[in-house]
Amino acid sequence: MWTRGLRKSFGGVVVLNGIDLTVPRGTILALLGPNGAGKTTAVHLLTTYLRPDAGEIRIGGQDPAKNPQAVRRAIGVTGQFSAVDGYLTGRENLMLMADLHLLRKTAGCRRAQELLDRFELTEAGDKPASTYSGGMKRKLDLAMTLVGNPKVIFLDEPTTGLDPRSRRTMWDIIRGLVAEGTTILLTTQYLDEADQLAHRVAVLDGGRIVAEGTPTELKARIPGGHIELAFAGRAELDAAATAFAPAGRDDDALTLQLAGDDRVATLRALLRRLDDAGVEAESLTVHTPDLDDVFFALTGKKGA
Ligand SMILES: Nc1ncnc2c1ncn2[C@@H]1O[C@H](COP(=O)(O)OP(=O)(O)OP(=O)(O)O)[C@@H](O)[C@H]1O
Repeated sequence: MWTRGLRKSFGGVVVLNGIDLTVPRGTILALLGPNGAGKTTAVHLLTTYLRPDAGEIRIGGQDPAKNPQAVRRAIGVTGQFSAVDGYLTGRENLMLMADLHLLRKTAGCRRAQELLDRFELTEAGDKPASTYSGGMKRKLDLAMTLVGNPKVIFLDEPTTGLDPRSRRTMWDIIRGLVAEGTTILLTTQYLDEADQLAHRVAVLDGGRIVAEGTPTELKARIPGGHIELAFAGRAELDAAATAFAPAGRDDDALTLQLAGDDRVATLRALLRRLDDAGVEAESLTVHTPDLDDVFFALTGKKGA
């Protein structure tokens, strides 16, 4: 799936000002951005819900401008507003989707059961969805998206409002889909979610992609990494502080903080200097910047 030069304005206000995205088959791209950056608008353009003012889109080789039906058949969308009908049971919701996808009755029943099992909703399957917890509703929503075996899935903030355990279950399910070759575009405000799931991350701000790369690449662009050495006693700390001056020291924790990153060459040089100074360190910890630091550095805004 890819886009080139995607543009969209609403009433003269430019929301997307030339967006290029590429999501190779069987990978996850996380689209990150502060509130109002245009993430949902981008998803609406890709899912044929809105038409772009300019630019090109291909999804599974299809052009939504020329063949919206083919694109709709190939994709699944789970939005912030769930498609789950609370009056129906989980199984009935899934059967309804099977009908929409024109599956025969027996095939529809089988698919519904498979999905209930896979999402650990077997026991709740015959209870009304209105009795489900938030996490169960999200799982059912994603299960409904999968009825049609979509090759490309759009997940718009899939874990917003979920407790940590439900988030982890959702992450496992998403990883499983990718392992089966599904292509996923994920929008999220949770930077740790992008870090956990995404092969690549694109940061949207001011109508443009301001950074794009693997989580590791993005983190490497931000200064602020440091290495912390811990010592058994005051004498060792003093000796190391002299050898590495200037360095930040914490006399209570018996630690020394040095500028540095996680490259092997950096660590090797550091250990050699310790050896040369004849100082023994208890432990060494490398602190790399996280996506929060990246997000802040790029957009000037704090992540969620
Ligand atoms: N149909 C519309 N008509 C007018 N303005 C719109 C429309 N849809 C979106 N916008 C505006 O476009 C901007 C981007 O909105 P969008 O929902 O795409 O952002 P977002 O990044 O998904 O934000 P959030 O994280 O808050 O969901 C906002 O300023 C919004 O008010």
